[in-house]
Amino acid sequence: MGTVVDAPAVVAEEATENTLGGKKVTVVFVLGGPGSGKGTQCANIVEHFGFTHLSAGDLLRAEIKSGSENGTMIENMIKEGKIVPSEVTIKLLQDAMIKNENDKFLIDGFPRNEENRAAFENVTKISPAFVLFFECSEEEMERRLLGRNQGRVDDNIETIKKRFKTFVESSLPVIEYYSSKGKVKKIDAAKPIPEVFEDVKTIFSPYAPKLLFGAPSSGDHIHIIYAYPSRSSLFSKLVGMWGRCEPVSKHSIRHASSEHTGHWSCRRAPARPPRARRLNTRSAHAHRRPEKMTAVHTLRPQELFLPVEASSWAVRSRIG
Ligand SMILES: Nc1ncnc2c1ncn2[C@@H]1O[C@H](COP(=O)(O)OP(=O)(O)O)[C@@H](O)[C@H]1O
Ligand SMILES: Nc1ccn([C@H]2C[C@H](O)[C@@H](COP(=O)(O)OP(=O)(O)O)O2)c(=O)n1
Repeated sequence: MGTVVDAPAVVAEEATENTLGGKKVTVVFVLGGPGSGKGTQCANIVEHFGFTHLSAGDLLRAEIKSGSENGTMIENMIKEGKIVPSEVTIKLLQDAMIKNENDKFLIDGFPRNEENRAAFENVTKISPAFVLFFECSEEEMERRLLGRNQGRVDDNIETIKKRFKTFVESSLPVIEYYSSKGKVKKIDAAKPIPEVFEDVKTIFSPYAPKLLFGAPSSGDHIHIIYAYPSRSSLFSKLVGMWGRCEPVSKHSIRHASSEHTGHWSCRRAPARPPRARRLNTRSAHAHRRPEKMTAVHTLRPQELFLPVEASSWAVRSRIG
């Protein structure tokens, strides 16, 4: 286990209700020095916990590419390792959150200074559920950044040194601010990627997908009631288990706990026809079309509340 400090076992939901564009949102700020592994771990969190990853740096780089009027100013600031004015970054983050259907966001690389933090809270009225802080030595971060090979204008030794200075002078006070509010969960980010993710998983466990009920309804079908994170991650688990499978019906339902849940049936897809047969479109289509679902498991109310962690896939043995 890495050092996870100030981290209560269970994430307390914020006292304030964060709403944006009419939806209730959960925001986690992901902070750490340049190269500490924020983006790498955010990708894992997205896959396992159904968050949407918004990287402030990626949004700013996209803004440069789009040829926006602010592009040159942003590019110059990034090359100098400086922090772009808050209103620019906040607008990009806010627009991205409103446009996205999800209501759980990882905001990576923001807030990077006190001005970012205060302006975000003033403009959006959102306060983070917690702050995930990746701690890593400068030597290790420098080594990673020089090996990142993404063609970034700021991954050169001169700019890296400036970014480290900006991080210490401007970003660490933000961590201290949230630390004083008991919101910082610190991760030892110097370890190898899978080990860091083990620690991250512990922190995100309250957001783990829950398969509330899953059982075979007939030979090739599974009937599932699930809670977060998302249909797609559950679906990819099933694809992993069955090779190929496809949904045959899905409906959103609201659970008694008011957690978003979905009700989803899927079936094992027929094997892909051999190439020669696929040339005959009619027969190939007939082969691929899902058969009508014959029997759907009838759920009894108590079954709805069978808690099975999807991540452990304890249900696997019951899927036949
Ligand atoms: N725990 C780790 N150990 C070794 N290399 C890592 C680790 N985490 C990330 N990396 C690598 O370091 C580089 C920087 O990681 P990245 O996630 O882009 O950092 P950040 O988003 O914090 O700038 C990438 O090339 C990534 O593959
Ligand atoms: N809130 C933010 C986030 C990033 N930036 C700018 C300044 C940063 O040095 C660059 C790159 O940030 P990014 O988070 O992509 O990358 P690193 O964590 O530095 O590796 O973008 C900013 O000005 N304001």
